[in-house]
Parts: sequence; structure tokens; C-alpha cells
Amino acid sequence: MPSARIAVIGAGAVGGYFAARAAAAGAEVWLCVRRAFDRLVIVSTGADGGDVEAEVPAEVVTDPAKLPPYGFDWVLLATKAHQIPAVAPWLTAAVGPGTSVAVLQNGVRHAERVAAFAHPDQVLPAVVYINAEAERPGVVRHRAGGVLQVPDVLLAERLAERVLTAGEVRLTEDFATAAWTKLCVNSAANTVTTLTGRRLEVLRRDDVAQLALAIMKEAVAVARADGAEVPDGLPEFTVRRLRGQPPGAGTSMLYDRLAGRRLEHEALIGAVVRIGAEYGVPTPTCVTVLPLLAAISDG
Ligand SMILES: NC(=O)C1=CN([C@@H]2O[C@H](COP(=O)(O)OP(=O)(O)OC[C@H]3O[C@@H](n4cnc5c(N)ncnc54)[C@H](OP(=O)(O)O)[C@@H]3O)[C@@H](O)[C@H]2O)C=CC1
Ligand SMILES: CC(C)(CO)C(=O)C(=O)O
Repeated sequence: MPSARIAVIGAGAVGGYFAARAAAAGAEVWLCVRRAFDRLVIVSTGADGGDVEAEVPAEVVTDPAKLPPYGFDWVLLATKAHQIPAVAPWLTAAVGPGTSVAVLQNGVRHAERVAAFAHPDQVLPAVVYINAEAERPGVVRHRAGGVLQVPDVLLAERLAERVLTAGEVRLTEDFATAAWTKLCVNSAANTVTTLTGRRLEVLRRDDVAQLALAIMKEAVAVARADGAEVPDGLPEFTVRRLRGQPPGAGTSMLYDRLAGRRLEHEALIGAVVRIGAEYGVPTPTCVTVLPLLAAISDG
């Protein structure tokens, strides 16, 4: 008897990695995909520096009508934020009255994104700490991390007990601050890597680090206006930490640029600009770079 039956909608880098963790914890895993693949493989770096591949036991389905009718305990939603409308048929098919929905995405105000599909009591927003890249359908390269930060509510305890492990689900009493803290990081890291077309090593350039700091300082001001208690020194700490990421580590938005896909900029630096405007907090650096991302994304 599996610990839980879960559907992963958005079986890319994040969805693929946490699908693997859920399968390892004994869950029955269904991957809801649009591009079929035979098997999900997680690639990591072994002690000798070579690749280690682990195959994940999971069902792969390409048609929402093919999902089992008996209902899922959990949906792990791990598309990009702007892809949610496109996966509406999957959400409609997979979410029933007894289903909880974990939203594994960057940005803030996660629960609002799935309000059309699930009651707020069924939704668990999650800040994702990982560095992973979907190299092709069914193949995820995991470089670092693998922790979800979630509100300290009953659903979170259930996720830790039945789908993942306690070490992978970190509870916080102030989720808004957690989400904003991560958004401050993404507003800068994802932007400078995507604009330069380079991985996080680009932050070792002092001029690029200065741009990242300017973006993050604006994001911190907006976060605080929105009630988040982001720590002092977050921008400087973040640049130091990102400079130390493993070789090859990029950002989820850079991977989209490299693959010629639409970008997630509106949910990241775009959210800083929009919410800043709501509070009258100026974000001149973010306002300046946002159209560049939009131009890359929309052509
Ligand atoms: N990658 C990372 O290291 C991190 C990412 N995040 C966040 O996690 C979230 C997910 O990012 P990430 O995993 O990198 O993204 P990916 O692009 O790797 O994965 C998204 C997945 O969603 C699938 N998808 C999109 N539209 C559909 C559709 N209509 N039907 C079925 N599947 C669909 C994509 O399929 P297809 O392959 O067909 O496009 C892809 O497999 C984002 O909010 C990101 O910001 C947070 C922390 C780190
Ligand atoms: C922090 C970072 C850059 C790690 O991958 C991330 O969240 C992303 O790639 O979106």
C-alpha cells in the first residue's frame, strides 16, 4: 500500500526531483506531461565527479482523461507560474475534494494562482530551495538542495509524513517573509543570468554583482512594504552565497532563455515592480530591466 497517491503537474526540474523524493518515500507517483517520455531519471554528481543516474518508478500520462478516477491525495504543481492556465485540464482532472495541492513555485501569493482549482484550505504554498535543470523531457540534473519551505499548518505535517520526509519540508510561521526572501534572490539572480545568458558564475563580476545588489535592495523595500520581515544584509549575503554555487549552476529563468521558452519574469521581478507600485515604493532598476526580459520572452 503506497503512503500516498500523487500527481505531479509540471514534471520538469523541480517536479521531477520531488517526484523522485516522493517515490523514494513510498508514494504512488503519476507524472502529467505534454511531451511523453519512457522514464524519469535524476542525474547527480557522484563522489568521483562522474554522473550518477537514478530511475524513478512513476506512471507517465499525456492525457488528463487517462488519470485514474480514484482521486489523488496530493498534487504537486511545479510548472512555471505563467503556465498554470495551460495545465488547467490537468488540475481539473486531478484535484478532487480530498486532494491537497502543493504549489512548488517561485514568487509570492502562490495560493491565489490556484484559487480556481482548489479551496484555500487544500492549498499548501511552497518556497523551493534547490538547483536543478530539466535537460530534456524525463531527465533532470540535480545540482544542489532539495528542501521545501512551507507554512506551519496541518497540511505541511501531512506532506512531511506521507509524501516526503521531515528534513525535506521546513516549516515556517511566517510564510510571507519566506516567499519574499526567496523572491528577493530570484528577482536578481534569475534576471542577471537570463540577461547575460550566463550561469551564476557571472555574479563573480563586480559590475554584475552591483546590478544584482541594486535589484535586491529594491525588492527588499517592496517586501517590507508588503509586511515581510526580510533580514538586513540579505542582498550582500545572497551575492556571496550565489558566487559559491556548484559549477554549471544557473537559474530556472536562464534555462528557459537557453531553450527559447517564455520566461517567468512577470512572477519574479515583474511582481516586485507591480507590488512596489501598489505601495508607492520606487523600483527604478527593476523597471529598467523588466522590458529587456519581456523582449527576450515575447520576441
Ligand atoms: N529549477 C530550479 O532550480 C528552481 C526552480 N524554481 C521554481 O520552480 C518552478 C518550476 O520550475 P522548473 O522546475 O525549473 O521548471 P521546468 O521548466 O524545468 O519545468 C516545468 C515543467 O512544466 C511542464 N509544463 C509546462 N506546461 C505544461 C503543460 N501545458 N502540460 C504539461 N506540462 C507542462 C514543462 O513541460 P515541457 O518540458 O513540455 O515544457 C516542464 O516539464 C518555477 O516557479 C521556478 O521558478 C524554484 C527553485 C529552483
Ligand atoms: C535560487 C535559484 C537561482 C536556484 O536555482 C532559483 O530559485 C531558480 O533557479 O529559480
